[in-house]
Amino acid sequence: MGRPTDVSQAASVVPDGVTIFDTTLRDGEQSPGISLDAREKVEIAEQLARLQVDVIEAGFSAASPGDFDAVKAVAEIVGNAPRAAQGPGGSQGESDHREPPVIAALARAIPADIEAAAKSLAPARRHRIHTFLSTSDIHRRYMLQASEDEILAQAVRAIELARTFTDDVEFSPQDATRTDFPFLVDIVAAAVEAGATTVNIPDTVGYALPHDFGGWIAELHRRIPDIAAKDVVISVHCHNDLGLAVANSLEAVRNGARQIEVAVNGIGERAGNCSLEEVVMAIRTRADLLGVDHALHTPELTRTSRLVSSLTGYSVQKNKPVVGANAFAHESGIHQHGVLADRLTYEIIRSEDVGADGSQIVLGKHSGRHAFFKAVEDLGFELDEAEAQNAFRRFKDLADRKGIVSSEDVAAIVIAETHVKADDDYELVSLAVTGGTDAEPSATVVVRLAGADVAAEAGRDVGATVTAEASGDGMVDAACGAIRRAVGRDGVALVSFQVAAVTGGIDALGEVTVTVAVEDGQRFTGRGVSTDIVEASARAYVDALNRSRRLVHRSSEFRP
Ligand SMILES: CC(=O)SCCNC(=O)CCNC(=O)[C@H](O)C(C)(C)COP(=O)(O)OP(=O)(O)OC[C@H]1O[C@@H](n2cnc3c(N)ncnc32)[C@H](O)[C@@H]1OP(=O)(O)O
Ligand SMILES: CC(C)C(=O)C(=O)O
Ligand SMILES: [Mg+2]
Repeated sequence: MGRPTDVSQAASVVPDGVTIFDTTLRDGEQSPGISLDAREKVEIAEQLARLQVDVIEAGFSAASPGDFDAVKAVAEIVGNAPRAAQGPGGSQGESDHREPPVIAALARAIPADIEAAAKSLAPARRHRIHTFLSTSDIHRRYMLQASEDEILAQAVRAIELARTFTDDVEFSPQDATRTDFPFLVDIVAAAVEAGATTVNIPDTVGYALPHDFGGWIAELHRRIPDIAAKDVVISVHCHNDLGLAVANSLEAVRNGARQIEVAVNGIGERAGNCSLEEVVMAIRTRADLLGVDHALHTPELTRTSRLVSSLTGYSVQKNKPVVGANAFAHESGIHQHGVLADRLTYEIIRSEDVGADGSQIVLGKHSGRHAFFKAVEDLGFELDEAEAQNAFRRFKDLADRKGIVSSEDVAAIVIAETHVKADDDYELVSLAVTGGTDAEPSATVVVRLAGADVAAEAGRDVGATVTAEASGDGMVDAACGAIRRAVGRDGVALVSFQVAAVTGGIDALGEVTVTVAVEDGQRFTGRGVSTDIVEASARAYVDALNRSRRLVHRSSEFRP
């Protein structure tokens, strides 16, 4: 696998190595609302160095005194700190040290900008001046009022001036993909002739399509033999206006580009730049087809993404490839079944290769038995067949109402289910309540007579259901009244009632504990769990009644 090996001023690459040029601190910072101070830029640049990017574009030195200082700080601190070597794909390398990254700054094709860039970059051990000038008709006419000849001459002057400060000069014909191709060939050839060591082909407005763009990169190499003869690196800088920045960059690489300009989390002007994490993982994952590599230590990707997100205030969407919260999460039963057996069934990247937390099985309404019972087992529960069936049914009910079911929810479901013992006499089958500010609270319950004694007392078969209605002071009172009526135990009184949240959020599971006094004055406590507090109360009430019946069974067992 090829990696950048040249540690001289220019970040040149071996034939199958791709230089990763990170512009998070320059183009990324051009995203509306982002402004990073020197301290924040240094912090991100240090992380980019840990990630082993080859070039860090630290800013636009002529933009403001603050950006000048920030570029200088990055050049001084990160541009002089050797990086511990780390192997591709994440293995920690031997003890040798790599050169610091190349620090770059952007400059218009005018002396003042180039001089400011040179001055701010001077402290870095290796530095690059990146100068640019628009070449498309539309930019030339409306922004620069300059002819092709004038643009070409200005670009050459800028590159020659930049070369007086450093051997590492990059030139970008801005809006290259809307430039007349013959003129693009002329200006790239002139830039090479003037001493540019990297020529970047920016798709400034994200206009290119992969096949076409790749063809342009190949054609530039064909028409300008000096690119190869002088070891000039052709770079690409793709914007994402049509969502094609990564695809265009990869197609350019397939056609000979050997530098990709990227930004962490894909931030940048408008729809952003080519996303660093996506393109570097595409290169690693599909090395079989692309046949190139880069030097990035990818286990730092997630940390880098989070740092940039927190310092820029740009959050990462959940479904963002590689670094999004869902990148390794599975919610549907068929996928979960596969991933539990072998994660490669539904994952093409190993989560540890990008520093993520591992595959996540998220329980929800699309989950199946494999995932649910794995969660139950992980919590240390063992369920018999009947408990398992009932717990799974309750889980699906809860998932329908709640969306995501947490492991605390699973524990609550299982505890509630194992509470329904085989010797329970009553089972709450269903509950319906009505009420509101202007309606009297009322409840209808269906209770199954599961115990032989209670069924016989009621003159019914074991397992028969009884429906009863009642109204009350509130819905809980109405529900308890209806249960009393269904089981024929009017003498039972509610003594105390407590509610606690088992899980967090507006859709949390609530746990209700009730104490009832039965006909002879004895007290029994019952417990119920549900997202619906009235249902939890009804379950707790039935649980307390079952406990009172268990005592009856036990005392009759010990009767002499
Ligand atoms: C595609 C890209 O990302 S390009 C980089 C974009 N980044 C930025 O613009 C961020 C930093 N920019 C800034 O802080 C300011 O725009 C500055 C300091 C560079 C210039 O500010 P101002 O002098 O006030 O000019 P303003 O931004 O209004 O207009 C741009 C000027 O630069 C000229 N210009 C634009 N690109 C270039 C270039 N590559 N080379 C030379 N001149 C250029 C324009 O013609 C215009 O000149 P004019 O003032 O003579 O008409
Ligand atoms: C300065 C250049 C490389 C740029 O950001 C662009 O064209 O998008
Ligand atoms: Mg750009």
